[in-house]
Amino acid sequence: MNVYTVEEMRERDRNTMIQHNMDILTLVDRATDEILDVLVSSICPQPEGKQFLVVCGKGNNGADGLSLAGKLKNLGSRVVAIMIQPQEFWSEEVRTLAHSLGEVFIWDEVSVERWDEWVAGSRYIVDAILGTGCRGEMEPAVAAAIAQINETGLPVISLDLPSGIRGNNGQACEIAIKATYTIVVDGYKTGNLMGSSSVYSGELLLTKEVGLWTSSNPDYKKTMLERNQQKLPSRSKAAHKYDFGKLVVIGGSRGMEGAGFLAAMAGLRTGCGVSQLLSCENWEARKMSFYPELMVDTFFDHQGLMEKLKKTNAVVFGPGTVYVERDVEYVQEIMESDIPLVLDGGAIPLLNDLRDRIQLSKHRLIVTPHTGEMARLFRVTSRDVLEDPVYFITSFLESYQVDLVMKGPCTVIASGQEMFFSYGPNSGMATAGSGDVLSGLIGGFLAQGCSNEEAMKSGVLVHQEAGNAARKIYGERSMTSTDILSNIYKGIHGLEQTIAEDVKG
Ligand SMILES: NC(=O)C1=CN([C@@H]2O[C@H](COP(=O)(O)OP(=O)(O)OC[C@H]3O[C@@H](n4cnc5c(N)ncnc54)[C@H](O)[C@@H]3O)[C@@H](O)[C@H]2O)[C@@H](O)CC1
Ligand SMILES: Nc1ncnc2c1ncn2[C@@H]1O[C@H](COP(=O)(O)OP(=O)(O)O)[C@@H](O)[C@H]1O
Ligand SMILES: [K+]
Repeated sequence: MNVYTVEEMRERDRNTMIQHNMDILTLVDRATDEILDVLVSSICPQPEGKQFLVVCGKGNNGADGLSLAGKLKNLGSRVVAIMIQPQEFWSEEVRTLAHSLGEVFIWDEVSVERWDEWVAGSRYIVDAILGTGCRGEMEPAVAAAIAQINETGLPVISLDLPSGIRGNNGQACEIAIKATYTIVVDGYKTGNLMGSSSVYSGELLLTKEVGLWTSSNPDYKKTMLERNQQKLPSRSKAAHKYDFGKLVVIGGSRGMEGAGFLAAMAGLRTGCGVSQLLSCENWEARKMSFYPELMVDTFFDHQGLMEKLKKTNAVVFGPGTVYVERDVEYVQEIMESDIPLVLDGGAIPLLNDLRDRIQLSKHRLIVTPHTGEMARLFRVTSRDVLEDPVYFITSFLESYQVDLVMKGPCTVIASGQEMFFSYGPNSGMATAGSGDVLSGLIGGFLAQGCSNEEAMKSGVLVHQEAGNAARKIYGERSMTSTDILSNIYKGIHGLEQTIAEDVKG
């Protein structure tokens, strides 16, 4: 499943029209065939006799609304179509579709009584006011319509994007539609997945492809992260623990010991043979270990560190550390020793000091910032990153030449010329230590010999599914990182099951 920016969508529309000699009305017609298909198969199996209140804007999103209204009418639904803007502002396509629909009302001319009567008689509202074309300040008439729709309490079906959500970053305007379903046309827009889109979109439903031109060589290929693309490291029944690799987590400084333990334990739960927590502070680590299956130790200098990293297959540096300049040399040394390395938490700011040394590493580094950590590296604010996430992801790849896992409600894995989007909003994951579990998972897969890409993908998928399982038991409010940790097995089962089904099927 592909993901596109608004600019890429426009390019697709334009090239489809030029290369396939198609006009907008044909594109809209194809899109609404597929929208209707989703509506009937996933939302309203029997639309006959039911009333739909379809509220449309003057652009192509509105054209989608009017075209869908016509098709619902043909199926025997009752349709009330309302245009927000008066006729003189309508596009040519909107004009044609409105004409063939027959009766179309104008927002400003609708009395309160009439609106209330329509709302009372309708089963659904279709929101076709704004799609990817939403920009700038909200026009007052549009804002008023959105507020009124949100107040009705009826299920709202948004076409492509909830009106008022920006197509590239998912940020909400001053006001935006609170949809029950969003039917996304021919590929997710980055704005369907990022920012606060998850607060407004309701259930995301994707149409089949509508036959738009697609670049065979985009700058960055963007797709959804899918379970069935994954394979897990193989296991022999006759194996020795070192056959499954040793992970070392360097972290857990005084006062943040738990972060180190969570990461090391998450690594072990992926199936790696040995996991050790190393701290560069002289604390009584051994006495503190919450988990008897972990090895725990300290080191005080380079020699001590490299001695302890013998027979190590992957290192996660940073869960529960704070930035200390001295760590640059430790990280450098690990990079030069060719051990696959994940930089997380307190080690992320070291990247700016390591920039010239990154080429020394045989393995590409994996770095796992949340948007705040990413912003600090670029000396901008989190808000800047959220405003244009795709730009910052590509800048990150180009500036640092590393592999990236940018964490958030939609986590983005970026490597080389590809990005994989993992959309799984769950406020229960926004809890202390949840990121430490993720970096431990990635480290655990790396220690078993997975490539960076496999380790990042499996780590993110298992983390999300473990979080969903923890949510089922404890709910989003009460779940903690320990609960994510203890549900990792469900995430792993999920992947194993998908792989088994793929092999069978
Ligand atoms: N590939 C497809 O399947 C196609 C889908 N289309 C649909 O068309 C949408 C994009 O169409 P458009 O580019 O015409 O854009 P929209 O229909 O989303 O909105 C553009 C119109 O809204 C106005 N507008 C923009 N920001 C506003 C604001 N803040 N307040 C009030 N009015 C505002 C603009 O002046 C413009 O007239 C897509 O989201 C999709 O729904 C079309 O692109 C046709 C092809
Ligand atoms: N609202 C959310 N929905 C889904 N996942 C989330 C959400 N908020 C945070 N996460 C996930 O939880 C983890 C939090 O990581 P991080 O911020 O580093 O936490 P910590 O530093 O406490 O370990 C990341 O994997 C992120 O993707
Ligand atoms: K919309």
